Amino acid sequence: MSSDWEVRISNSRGTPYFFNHTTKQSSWEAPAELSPEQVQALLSASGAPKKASQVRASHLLVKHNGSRRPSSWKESKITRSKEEAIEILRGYQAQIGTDAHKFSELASVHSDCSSHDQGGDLGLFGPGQMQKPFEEAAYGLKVGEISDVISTDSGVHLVMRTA
Ligand SMILES: Cn1nc(-c2ccccc2)cc1C(=O)N[C@H](Cc1nc2ccccc2[nH]1)C(=O)O
Repeated sequence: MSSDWEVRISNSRGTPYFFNHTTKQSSWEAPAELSPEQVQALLSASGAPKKASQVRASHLLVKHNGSRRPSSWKESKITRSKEEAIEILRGYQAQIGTDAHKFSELASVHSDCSSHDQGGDLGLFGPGQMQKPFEEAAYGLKVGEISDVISTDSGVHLVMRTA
């Protein structure tokens, strides 16, 4: 019965799992017999931390000669060093401050990501979809906040969380 299930927190992983106290079954995934509302109620009752399922973010990317794909809509062969890329990005960071409109304006002109033509907007994404440093930066921001310079295999970025 669905009422036999409870959520416990794994000691080793620190993450929630589902335990049936009648059958003694356990599962990392929510049992199919539970409705989304029942799953949410069990998770809330367990005190498991809520992670936003998806976030939306924009970014301004400056690639360098060590980038995974050292070319972009602007330059067919990007040869600047990572240090030079950071210096360039710091210049944009100083112009942007905390101004979201300025962020999108500069991203549309200067970002080496193909999302430049959307003002750097990447749309909604969930855990596991973006490179880890980018995901951690985006999830660590409040809506409207702009990150400091972060680095991924693609280059160096400023990230702005928008939802
Ligand atoms: C992840 N992604 N979304 C778009 C995108 C989204 C909306 C509209 C147009 C393009 C482009 C990309 C992408 O990977 N672009 C790469 C550069 C890049 N690398 C990233 C790593 C993390 C997040 C965004 C990133 N963008 C490229 O153009 O070489």
